[in-house]
Amino acid sequence: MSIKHNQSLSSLILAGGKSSRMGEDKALISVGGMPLLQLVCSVASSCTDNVYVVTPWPERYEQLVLPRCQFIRELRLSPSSSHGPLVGFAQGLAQVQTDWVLLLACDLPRLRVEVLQGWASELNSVPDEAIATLVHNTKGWEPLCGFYRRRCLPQLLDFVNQGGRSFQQWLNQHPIQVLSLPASEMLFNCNTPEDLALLK
Ligand SMILES: Nc1nc2c(ncn2[C@@H]2O[C@H](COP(=O)(O)OP(=O)(O)OP(=O)(O)O)[C@@H](O)[C@H]2O)c(=O)[nH]1
Ligand SMILES: [Mg+2]
Repeated sequence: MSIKHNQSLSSLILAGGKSSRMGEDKALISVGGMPLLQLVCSVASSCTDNVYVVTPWPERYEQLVLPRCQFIRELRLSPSSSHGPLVGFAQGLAQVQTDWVLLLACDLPRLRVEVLQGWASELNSVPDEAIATLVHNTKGWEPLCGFYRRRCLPQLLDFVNQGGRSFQQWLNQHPIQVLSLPASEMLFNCNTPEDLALLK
């Protein structure tokens, strides 16, 4: 397999959610014999040189096989307080050195490397004013499988520091370039035991 890495792109994978609908940590659930987080990390490392997992509990994932992946330990006010994916993303983005970041949730079992690589190869043609390039669906943006410019960090921190927690609200304040999704099942989100059963 030829590996096409984009030098100006890193990946951030969010793995700090409550998994309350699943009832157990989704990142560790096995799909096709591989824990979900490991699967998503392996897809990400087929697309970018640097892969970072943003989580408040890196020790929980130390036993996973995550070659070339590094942890970014997320800080929280208290161990049990979850502040949501937008704050996790902000903390991760602050550590990244590349112009672009591929942001991924850890609960996407049907990601397709060739689609992500195709999108990554088009980043040069995204208009300068766009802070991100994302898929748009009937409910709004798909924030957890798409590309963001590192330069949007100050705007993101302003929003978060004013108490903002919603990706949709934040994204609606800025120009975003639309990504076209060739296969909608690629964004299948595994949130519940019923979702998991659909995969088997
Ligand atoms: N690092 C980090 N990731 C988060 C946080 N909240 C959610 N995520 C991640 O964001 C992605 C989407 O999360 P959801 O599926 O919406 O929610 P969840 O909190 O994991 O699960 P539910 O409790 O069932 O809503 C997953 O990869 C989560 O691990 C957070 O506070 N920090
Ligand atoms: Mg989800």
